[in-house]
This record gives sequence, structure tokens and C-alpha cells, in this order.
Amino acid sequence: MANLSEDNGEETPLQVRLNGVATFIGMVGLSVAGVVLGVLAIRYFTGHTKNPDGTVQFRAGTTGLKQGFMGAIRILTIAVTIVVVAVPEGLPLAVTLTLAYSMRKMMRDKALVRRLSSCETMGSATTICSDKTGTLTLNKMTVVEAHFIGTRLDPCDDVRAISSSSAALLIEGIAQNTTGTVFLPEDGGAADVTGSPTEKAILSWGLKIGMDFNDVRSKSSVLHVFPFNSEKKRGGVAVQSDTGVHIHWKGAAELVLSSCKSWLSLDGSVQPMDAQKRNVYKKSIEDMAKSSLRCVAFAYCQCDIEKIPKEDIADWKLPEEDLTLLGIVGIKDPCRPGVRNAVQLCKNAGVKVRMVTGDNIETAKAIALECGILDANGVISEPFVIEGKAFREMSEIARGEIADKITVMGRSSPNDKLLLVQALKRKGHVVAVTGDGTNDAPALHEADIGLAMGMSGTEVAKESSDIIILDDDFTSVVKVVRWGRSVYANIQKFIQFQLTVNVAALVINVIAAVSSGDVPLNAVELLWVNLIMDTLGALALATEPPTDNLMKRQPVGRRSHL
Ligand SMILES: Nc1ncnc2c1ncn2[C@@H]1O[C@H](COP(=O)(O)OP(=O)(O)OP(=O)(O)O)[C@@H](O)[C@H]1O
Ligand SMILES: [Ca+2]
Repeated sequence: MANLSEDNGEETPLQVRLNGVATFIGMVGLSVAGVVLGVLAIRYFTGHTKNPDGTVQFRAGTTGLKQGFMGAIRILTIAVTIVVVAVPEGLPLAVTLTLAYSMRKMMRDKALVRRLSSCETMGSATTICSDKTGTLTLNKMTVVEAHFIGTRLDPCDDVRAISSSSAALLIEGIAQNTTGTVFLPEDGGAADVTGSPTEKAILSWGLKIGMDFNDVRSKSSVLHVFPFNSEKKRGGVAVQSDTGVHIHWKGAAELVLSSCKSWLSLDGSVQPMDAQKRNVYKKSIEDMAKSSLRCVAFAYCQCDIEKIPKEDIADWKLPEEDLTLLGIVGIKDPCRPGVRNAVQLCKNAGVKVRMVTGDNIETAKAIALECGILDANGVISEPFVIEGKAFREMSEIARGEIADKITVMGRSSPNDKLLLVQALKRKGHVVAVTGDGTNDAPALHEADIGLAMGMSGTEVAKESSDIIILDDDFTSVVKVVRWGRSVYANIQKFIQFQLTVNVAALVINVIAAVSSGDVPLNAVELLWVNLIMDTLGALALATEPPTDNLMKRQPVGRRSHL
């Protein structure tokens, strides 16, 4: 959290541009007013300004002080009016109107805008860093493969080959080491499984291999829990039963595998993990990941009762090395239909989509290929595809150099997402980030536009976001880009319109002032023109709906001018 840049009321790209425009117009208005003031004053005081009846207005020596003063005031009024006409007072009105209008319309496209100006910022986005689970995929997970002792269970819920003692250990791990629950209706209907999608998939699989959730949970008692977190990518629990104390771990397969020193064989005996066996497991993880499965491994170890702290059990650090591998499951999470098209739309619009996920790099690659983020014919190697760890360990300069190229980042920790966003911003990108988990909050906060998922998103993620995507779909993210661009285009049109009117009014006034010493439209008339043009113009131009053409242009980014 210390790395987060402070919220210092940073201005959006639009605000910066509008400030520029306003200053420019103000300067032009002021100088024109100055010129007119000068010309009129010189003409007046040198006796070149005449009344309609042909008499000279000001004659040095003859004209009274009061009359001269009134003449000067009249000239000043004209100059001030010119400034008023030049300044586009309607601009804030137009901006707010168009933002508010599109915000209402965006609700229909399943995007809830929390910060008004973010609509427009999204229009200038040059890159979208999306997480995978739930945004690009459906977040509907099922276990489709299971590997034990390097052999694949076929079908994945057929555990007849496994001895009952091994199966019992696995089932204990599934039932106790979970944040989900299983509710069995009394009338014997289908079991109701709750929890995060990953947990649900694993529990449902557990039921299929014969787990009796309540029975298993009543047989042992939980001593201590280490909840799953995205940093460590594993969760553990210590349970005590008649057979002693077991520490169960469940988490990212290759990480859990690397802390295993042995494996549980089919007959229930513990065998040391030699290099060959390790490679067999590694190979099966790789194969599953390559077919876009999320891999979760189960491991456990025995713990001596004496080693358990009597007091301060809350601070107990569960032993996490020297584990015995129980098995690995592969969980399928299909791509959302329509994501491929949405990604293509972004590509056409010059917005680069990047995937930053906590999942295995191979899984990430497979999904990225499936939804078109990676091109099958393109280069699929570092630095385009990178692991969070490799990125994290680089120097800040090196990170900045490769940030632009990174298309897929796998096994990223929450902080890696943040580092990537910061690096991209430094490169001048306008960065949009999508995320659902608490782990995404820092990146959501840091991004120019944070998009949180409405259904699967946690409160923390939503709190840190600017826009909430109500249906969690990447397609809606692209619609937000479309609306953002329309806001930008509408503001552009309004400024164009204003400038035409203002420049015309200014030019006429200057020419008239120089040639005749008077202006054709007096102060009140000018203000009327201003009032009607500004408000009605704003109303008309602010409510223009987006067109498809908007998505064929390149993004405007942070630096280009209005
Ligand atoms: N409940 C869980 N228990 C154990 N391991 C899990 C659990 N959920 C996820 N994992 C493991 O952690 C990895 C991903 O963790 P993480 O939470 O960082 O990513 P994510 O937020 O789910 O993915 P994404 O960033 O794409 O949305 C998975 O690959 C999986 O192996
Ligand atoms: Ca996530």
C-alpha cells in the first residue's frame, strides 16, 4: 500500500486539455479586447468617433469631464463584453451534460459510473489491463482432470484405483481446507455448494468422489487456519483427529509441488519425491495448463502435537515445507462468448488489451490465445509473456522498457499488477484496469480508470474503482470505451461550434471597432447571443449518441490536443 501514489486530486486528461483550451481562449479574448479597447479609446480621445448626427463625440478642451468619463466607461463596457463573449461559459455546462447523459445511457450497457469524469477518461484509454478469471472467462469452474501419482484419473471422479486411506486423506483436505460449504437438503435433492468458484468446483468434485462433507468435518477439529491469499497462492489448515494432527495445503499447483518432498502412492504409502517423479508431475501440470485448465494441488504433512504452540495459536505459522503431495486437479473455466469479438474491437480501436492474472502462465497463455489477446502467429515468449516474479525482480528502468511489450502476465501478485500499471502510466499510457478481487484494489486505485466487477467483485475492489461493470463481462468494458469516446467527440464538437461563433463575433467587433469606432452588437445583445448559443448548443451536442466510427479511430491518449 505504501507504493500507491497519493490521491492528490490528479486531473483527468480531459481536464488538463480543457484547462489548456480555456487558457488559450481566455488569452485570445483578452488580447482582442485589449486591441479593441485601445483602438476605441484612441479614436474617441483623438476626436474620430462621431455621433449618428455627425457631431464629434469628444473634443479636447470643450467636452466636459463628466461626458468624457461616460464615453470612456462605454468603451470599457464594450471591451469587457468582448471578453465575456470570447470565454466559452457553456463549456462546463456542455461537459457536465454530456457526462451525465452518457452516464445514464451507460447504465443500460451495464456500467455503473461512480466518478463522472471517468467516462471521458475511458475514451482516451490506450490500454486495458484485464484480469482473466471472471472477466475474460465465465467464472464457472468445474474439475475436469485429476492426477494422482502421475496417472490421470479417467474419468476424473473415478477413485477406485486409490486406496481408501489415501482417498480419506484427500477428502479430509478437501472438506476441511475450504472456505466454501456444502448444504445437503433433507429431502435428498441436489447438494447446494457455496463459496468462491474455485472452491465450489473442488467441493463439487469432492462430492463426486464420495465425500460426505458434514461427516468428514465432524470427525476432526480445525486448530488453525491460514486463509488463501493471492500473494502466497495457497491456503492451509491444521486439523486434529484420532490419527494425529494433519496440516493440509491447497494452492497453485507448481508452487505447492515445489514444497513437496514426498508423494502419497496409490496404496497409501509415502514415497520420496525423486527428480523423475517430480518431472512427471511437472509435465502433467504443464499439459493441463496448456489446455487452459487452472491447476490446484493438494498436499499435507503430519505434525507432532508437541510442535503446536499451546498459547498464541493464532500466531502459529503452519509448516509449509516437506509436504507430501496428494494430487493435482485441473479446473476448466471456459472463455466468455463474445470476448474474442470484444478484443478484436479494441484492437481495431487501437486499444491494447493485456491480461494480468494470478493463474499459471501456461493457463494464461492458452486463454489469451483463445480470446485473441495473443496472436497464434506472433511471438509468444518473454517479454510479451512474462511471469509476475520475473517482472517484479527487474529494476524500475528495465520494467519501464518492457512494460509496453507485456501482453500476458501470469502468476502475478497484487503488487505486480500495481507495478505494471505504474510503469505503463510513466510511459504515457492512459491505463484502464479491470479486477474483482481484494488483490486488485491497489491496481484499480492506481489506474486512470478502475473497472470493478459488479457480480463477483469484492466491496474493496468496488470501493477503489471508478466504474462498476454490472454483468462482469469484458464486452461491457468495450462499450464503456465507446461511450467515453463519444463524450470526447461531443465535447470536441461543442468546442468547435463555440469557437466558430466566438471567432465570428470577435472578428466582426474588431473590424467594426477599428473602422467605425463603434461595435454592431452592444453588450446586452452580445450576451443574449452568448446565452442562447451556449445553452442550446450544449444541449444539442451533448446528447449525441456514439457511432461505430468512433471505434475505428486511434485512441487520443494523454498528450494529443483537443
Ligand atoms: N480457493 C483457493 N484455494 C487454493 N488455491 C487457489 C484458490 N483459488 C485460487 N487458487 C490458486 O491460486 C491461483 C490464482 O490466484 P489469484 O487469486 O491470484 O488469481 P485470480 O484472482 O483468481 O485470477 P485472476 O487474476 O485472473 O482474476 C490459481 O491459479 C489457483 O491455482
Ligand atoms: Ca481476480
